[in-house]
Amino acid sequence: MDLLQLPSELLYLWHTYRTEVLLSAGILFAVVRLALHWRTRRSEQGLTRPALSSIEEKSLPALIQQPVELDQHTKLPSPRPPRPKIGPKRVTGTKRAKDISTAQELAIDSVQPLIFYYTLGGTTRVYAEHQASLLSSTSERILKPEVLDLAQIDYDDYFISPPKSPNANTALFYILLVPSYDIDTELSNFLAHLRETHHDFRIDTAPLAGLAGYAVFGVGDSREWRTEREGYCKDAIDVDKWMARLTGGRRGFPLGQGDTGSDGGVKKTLEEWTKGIKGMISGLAKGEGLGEGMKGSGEAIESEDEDGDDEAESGALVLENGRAENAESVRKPSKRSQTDDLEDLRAPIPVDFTTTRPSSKTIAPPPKAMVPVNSPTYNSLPKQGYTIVGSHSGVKICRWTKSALRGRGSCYKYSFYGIASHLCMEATPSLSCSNKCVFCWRHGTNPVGTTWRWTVDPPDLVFAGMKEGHYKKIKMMRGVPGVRAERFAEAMRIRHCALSLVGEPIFYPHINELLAMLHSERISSFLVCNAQHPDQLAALGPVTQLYVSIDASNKDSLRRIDRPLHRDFWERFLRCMDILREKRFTHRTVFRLTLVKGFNIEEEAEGYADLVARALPAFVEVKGVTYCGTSTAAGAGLSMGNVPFYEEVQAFVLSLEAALLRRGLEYGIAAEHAHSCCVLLADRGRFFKRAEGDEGGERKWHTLIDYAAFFRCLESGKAFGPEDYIGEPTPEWAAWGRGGFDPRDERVDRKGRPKAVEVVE
Ligand SMILES: Cc1cc2nc3c(=O)[nH]c(=O)nc-3n(C[C@H](O)[C@H](O)[C@H](O)COP(=O)(O)O)c2cc1C
Ligand code: SF4
Repeated sequence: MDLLQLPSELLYLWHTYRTEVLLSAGILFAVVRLALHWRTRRSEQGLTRPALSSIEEKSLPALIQQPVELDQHTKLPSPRPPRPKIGPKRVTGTKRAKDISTAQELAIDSVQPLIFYYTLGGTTRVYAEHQASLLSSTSERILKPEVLDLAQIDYDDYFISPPKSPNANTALFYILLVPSYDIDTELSNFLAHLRETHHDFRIDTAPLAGLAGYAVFGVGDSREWRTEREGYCKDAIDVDKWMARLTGGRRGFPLGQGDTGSDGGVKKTLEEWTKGIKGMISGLAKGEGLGEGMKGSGEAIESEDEDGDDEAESGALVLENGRAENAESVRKPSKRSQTDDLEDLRAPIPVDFTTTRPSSKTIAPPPKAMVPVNSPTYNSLPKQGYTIVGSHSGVKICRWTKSALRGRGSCYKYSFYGIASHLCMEATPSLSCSNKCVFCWRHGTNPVGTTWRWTVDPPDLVFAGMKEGHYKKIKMMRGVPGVRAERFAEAMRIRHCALSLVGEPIFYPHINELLAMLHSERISSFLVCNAQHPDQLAALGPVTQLYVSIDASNKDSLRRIDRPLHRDFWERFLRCMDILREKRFTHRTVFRLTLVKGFNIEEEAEGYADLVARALPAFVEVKGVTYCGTSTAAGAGLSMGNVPFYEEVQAFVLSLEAALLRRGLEYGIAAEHAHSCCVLLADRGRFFKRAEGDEGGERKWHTLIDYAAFFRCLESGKAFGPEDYIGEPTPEWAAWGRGGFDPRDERVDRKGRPKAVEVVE
């Protein structure tokens, strides 16, 4: 083909394929246009957020919630309206406890610190007060700290829900100063309360989430408890964990630990720690909240992480005080994945019916000695003059025994009941008690507990050990100047046993056998119990005289003064009153009132009269407290100022007698022993009488005991009552107003110089 033919050829091709060409060009144009349009849109969209997938959406709040430092002039950007979500709503994560909301935190303008402490020896109270003074001077936003003794407060007022703060914008911050003890103390009770509250299905899982926060400082001794595994600061660690759960993780500051065994001592560490607390509380008072993201600073999930112990609790290795032994060996099961959703939850929850994990009830820890050899208690008791018998009993000779050996007078029991002190053994079969009375001489180190869970020594071992210990101490008096030979010889035959030394004798599971052993050797018995063990009281067999300590006339006062371990202490106390009323025909029952000025005297006579009306004891012994001058007493807030003068005791007794008369109860003042600051009221109908066979004679008080008659009654095997062994009339010198000192003895002052017998008119 030559070149002249090309145009006609092209024309021919055009006419043949023009339709296809035009169509293809149109399609190509459309494709290019579309491509250009799409590219433009994409570049525009790159400047804004892409539409969210449901997964991406979940991570976004975390970004948005990053704390932003704002000054007051900064305007918050108005939030973008939420995009409608596509697809089913997926719920993940765990339920958050109700807590102080961020809005509330911002509204806080002041913080009220509450410093809780517990103490046996008194030192932690001093630290608490010191810390309060360190926090006091800070700023207007931090209110004056309140210092609260855990042994004095009602846990329900503070640890089920927070108390009301002084005003709406004031938040409460709890600081807990917690020493540790390897014995049962009220702290065990407090820990049990926290644990029970956490597990109580009627109470929110985080009932204390309304607090601004909390912090715990532990006090321990690393010389003896070297590591946390060995028990160093263990009680504080437990308190911290429970508080994390109860507050939904509002730990404001890490657990502090003060070591009494370290060079700098506890004070220095506490001061450092308090500096940190101060800064943190200041932040709270400015509405800064606890902050986020810092370990231990506020997310409830953190305390969930600590729930491993719950598993240990339900496992086999739980001790009665709620602590898990060897908790590491009890692993928690793996948690549900954080991505579990509601749909997953519709499936039946798999339950392993084959589980063989024994419950805490099936494997109890083996019982331990109440006072283990080389424990602090074991080491401290002999220093206080006690002889430890076996693993839970003790004996000690009292100052009146020594005094009587030297002819310098016996105690009030001689004046009231005819017991010569040099013939008396003072002992206890249980050094443990369920109270922690402010005036107790136990120096704060003796074990306490609500139930007997120690090894039990047989009664014959206890009895033999008591006698041996007593005689050994009497023999040591042999060379003491002034000891009268005839009294020393008499003292080598025990005639009476006062089961009242320390602890709670009725707690001993073989108390009836022990009493029977005493009686079989013609040793009379006085038993003093604390009105906390009604079942044991009801089951108690014969005893020459049965005492119940009545340390207060009402619930609040009893809590304050006896600091009982039982939560139902008042119900137990009242039940004991009713049991005593029933026993009044079989036992010589006595109320022992120990008066402590500022605690249980003022305006309580009416309350005591009501209790007498309820129990109808044969006698009411009223005694002023003896100040033992220990740090425990000081720790409990007791000083010489709390010891009433004898005139005050006398005035109280008169008002009690009047209150009883107003109730139609004929009790009268039968005897006194001014030297012991002690006065005896007795039931006039039973013990103010004429001498046997002297129908026309004068009525007299008959408070002495006919011990021979008591043993005759016992040995007869027949039922008998207090009226069957009433002794001679109460001596004249012991009558009201005569002082109660036997004129045959020599009265001396503290330095042994002769002293005139005072007669109190
Ligand atoms: C009977 C007794 C038991 C103790 N047990 C422990 C213990 O298990 N772990 C510990 O770290 N410290 C223990 N300690 C040391 C006390 O926690 C420490 O001395 C504390 O300062 C006592 O405080 P307080 O004087 O306020 O009672 C114990 C002390 C005593 C007297
Ligand atoms: S009754 Fe008590 S105070 Fe009196 S001598 Fe006996 S142990 Fe001592």
